[in-house]
Amino acid sequence: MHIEQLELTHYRNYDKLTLTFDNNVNVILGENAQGKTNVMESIYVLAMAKSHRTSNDKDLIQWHEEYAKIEGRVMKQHGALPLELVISKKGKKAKVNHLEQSKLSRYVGHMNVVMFAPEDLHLVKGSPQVRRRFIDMEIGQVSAVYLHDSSLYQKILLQRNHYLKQLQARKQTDQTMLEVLTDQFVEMAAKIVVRRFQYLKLLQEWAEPIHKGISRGLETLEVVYKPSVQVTADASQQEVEEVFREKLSSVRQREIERGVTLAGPHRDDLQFLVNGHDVQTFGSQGQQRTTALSIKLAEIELIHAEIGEYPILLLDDVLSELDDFRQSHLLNTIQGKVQTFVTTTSVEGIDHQTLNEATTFIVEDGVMKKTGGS
Ligand SMILES: Nc1ncnc2c1ncn2[C@@H]1O[C@H](COP(=O)(O)OP(=O)(O)OP(=O)(O)O)[C@@H](O)[C@H]1O
Repeated sequence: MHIEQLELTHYRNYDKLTLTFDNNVNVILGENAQGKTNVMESIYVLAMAKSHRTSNDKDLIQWHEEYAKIEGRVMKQHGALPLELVISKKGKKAKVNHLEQSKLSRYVGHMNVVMFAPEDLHLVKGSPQVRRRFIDMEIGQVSAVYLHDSSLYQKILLQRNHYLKQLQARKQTDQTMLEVLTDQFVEMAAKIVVRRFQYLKLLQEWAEPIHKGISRGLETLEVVYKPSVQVTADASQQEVEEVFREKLSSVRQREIERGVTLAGPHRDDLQFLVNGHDVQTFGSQGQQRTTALSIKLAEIELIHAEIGEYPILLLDDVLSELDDFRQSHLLNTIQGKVQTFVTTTSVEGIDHQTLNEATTFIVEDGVMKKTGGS
């Protein structure tokens, strides 16, 4: 798939912007703080209905304005698909093919993107929260059911924590309600764990040969899912539910004392092993970069395998962070099959035929113009 046209209204530092893009590679050039990342972010938000760099939607609205609008025309195998997202202080409204969607989980998934930015190195180096967010966003792109389940899980988790706090403060003494909430919690938690196992197994299958290629056959990458309870990758939904039930009953007293839920997908983590060693602790900078790159390239293939089309790739300020070999590997892999957006302050040091043939845009203080290419 590719995005043919993008229109922004009151989005960050863009008052009004209309752009048409190349199906292959688009390079966005500009000095610092001119609006390169803002354009990439708007494409990401159009796909995911969420920003990759802020959880506060209001940040996306141009200062002193009431709303921000992103419109895009996405070309897919079966034809053109207009998408529209309006962000206001009251919330978000999303349209697919001019029809308003009652839930955002019905909207996400019509356009698929993979973003690779310097902060993606945090996927390996950062906190478990970063990795959980990554898993949720990626599965959510290909599964509306997962998006729905995980938002329901968050709601039940909040309710359960709220009730535990009331028990802790002795505002409540009856534990029947806690039983009811625990039953609902266990069912959703198990659904999420089973789906995460399935997804991460596939991710591992794609990432392993890619990593081997980038490391010139020297390294083996393993993606290991670390759920908060002891379950095996092939456990059924019922088995996982059983394990959660036992775990929560064994920690119930502690949960009441602390006023929080002590097990569940909100406490999961992911581990990346290179040649059997945790790359977060033992990996060199280079190995951490290769791991992040392999995971991103695997995501592209995984989305293609799941939905039958390649996603759009957003490379925000990241090419210059990679050495020549990794740059070439990345650009050779995507060449001709993945619509790609690249932002950079300078094309110096990025010498690849793909970029020489790209359409180039220059951005200066919220004004963006096409300068070259098709
Ligand atoms: N809500 C907003 N309204 C208006 N301007 C905003 C808003 N949010 C951010 N900006 C402006 O957008 C600019 C930053 O743009 P962006 O993050 O796209 O920079 P960039 O070109 O990617 O720079 P760098 O190369 O440093 O990453 C800043 O000048 C900032 O003040």
